[in-house]
Amino acid sequence: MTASVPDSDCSDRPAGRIVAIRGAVVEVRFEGAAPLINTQLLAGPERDRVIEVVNLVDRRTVRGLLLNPARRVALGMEVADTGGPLMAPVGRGVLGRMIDVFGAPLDGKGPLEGVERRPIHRPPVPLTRRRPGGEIFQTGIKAIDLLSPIERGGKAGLFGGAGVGKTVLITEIIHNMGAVYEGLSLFCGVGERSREAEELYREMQETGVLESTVLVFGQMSESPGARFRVAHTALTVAEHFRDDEHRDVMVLIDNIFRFVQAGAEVSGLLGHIPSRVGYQPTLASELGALEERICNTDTGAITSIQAVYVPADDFTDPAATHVFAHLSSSVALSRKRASEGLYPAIDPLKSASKMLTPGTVSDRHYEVAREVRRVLAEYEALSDIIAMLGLEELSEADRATVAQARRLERFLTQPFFTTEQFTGMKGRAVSLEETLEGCERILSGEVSHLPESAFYMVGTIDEVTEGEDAA
Ligand SMILES: Nc1ncnc2c1ncn2[C@@H]1O[C@H](COP(=O)(O)OP(=O)(O)OP(=O)(O)O)[C@@H](O)[C@H]1O
Repeated sequence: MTASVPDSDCSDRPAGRIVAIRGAVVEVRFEGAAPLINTQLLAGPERDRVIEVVNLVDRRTVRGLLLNPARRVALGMEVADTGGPLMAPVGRGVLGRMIDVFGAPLDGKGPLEGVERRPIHRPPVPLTRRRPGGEIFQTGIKAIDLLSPIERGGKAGLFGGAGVGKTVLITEIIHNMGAVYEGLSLFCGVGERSREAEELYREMQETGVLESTVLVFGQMSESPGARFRVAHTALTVAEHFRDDEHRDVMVLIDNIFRFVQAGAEVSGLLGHIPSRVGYQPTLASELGALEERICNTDTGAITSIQAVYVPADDFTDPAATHVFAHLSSSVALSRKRASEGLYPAIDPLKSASKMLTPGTVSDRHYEVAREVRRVLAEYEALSDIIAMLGLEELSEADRATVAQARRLERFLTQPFFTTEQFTGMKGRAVSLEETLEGCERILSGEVSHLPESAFYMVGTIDEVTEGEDAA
């Protein structure tokens, strides 16, 4: 970590001393009254060890979490009270920059200029200032726009186990967003691989979207405390753009599960008794305090897309279900589809969106989505019979349903721009209009004579029929 601690004036506050150390948890005794919870303390002769107060032991002693444990602390070391919480840099100076949980630059481009600092802990916006959404944010990805449309100013989750394509999907959304989205975007990397952060930064630089983006990272190499707080830093930056500059902000979080996991680690370090499946007893309140800050107000909207790692592909895992409760749209990625090469591996029957109701989306969109779901659900119901008895044993009507479903399934795959290097296929972004048209033509049986393979990894339905014309 580079010089990461902002200057703070601690001179007039009572100093304390470290009296106990247990891993990243330290106890500090002060000469006067103890500081409040969430206060930032700075330890060491250079005041470069950052400690956040997490609870009070007695009137003079606090227990805190060391956020940069790579820097060692020792018993008796002097600790200064900054009198306030951790601060994040906000303002135009952070645009195009990559920062860490303390707001220190990670991109080697020198110190941030033209920024102010704001506390990372803020209460959510009161209900009276919130504005309901109701508009769709198009991603150019067929399966998402059709079956689980994302709400502008809402929260969407991309759920999936290890390696089913969450990061690829989120990067593709960032790529497609460049063409249509006029607001700012903020990418928050929590507890994922550092390599991914580097790749994303380079890609943003190449596609020219870096100038309107802020990247905030607390990757897996960081301490639990830093991973736990990095999302708060990111949201503070986003809130400034929404509230003070009246801009729309897109917040992408990869991966919100790592936030929950970091919270569990912190809870363990503090000696709290774990709750269900070993998670922290405070899971719901920690997640709620963060998610509730993401909302639309009268000044601007924060739309958020969050990747959610699902441990062992178990969608009933408490972390996944608690995140799910906050979302307006959820995209479930399935390992079965990924193993069949049906990318993006979106499960059409498990993905849902509260936007997909008549009145919010067009009647045409609603009808097509319902029909696609019906056909795919019937295919799923028939899959056991097919596995046991074979396709030939099905009735004529069922066979037609299977044929239609398999074509729909393939049509909902799509080559991505961000995977061009390793798939060798040119990426496609497809508008909702074109997706609806394609599905309608498949459902009407107009293209049933074409082989299933013609529908695989294409953009619009015209590409399927073009192949026929050329043949
Ligand atoms: N749309 C796609 N097209 C082609 N291949 C894909 C696609 N999506 C994912 N893959 C393949 O799956 C691999 C894993 O994808 P990704 O890293 O996005 O998974 P993840 O769900 O984020 O995994 P983790 O939880 O381990 O971070 C990719 O490296 C790629 O080989």
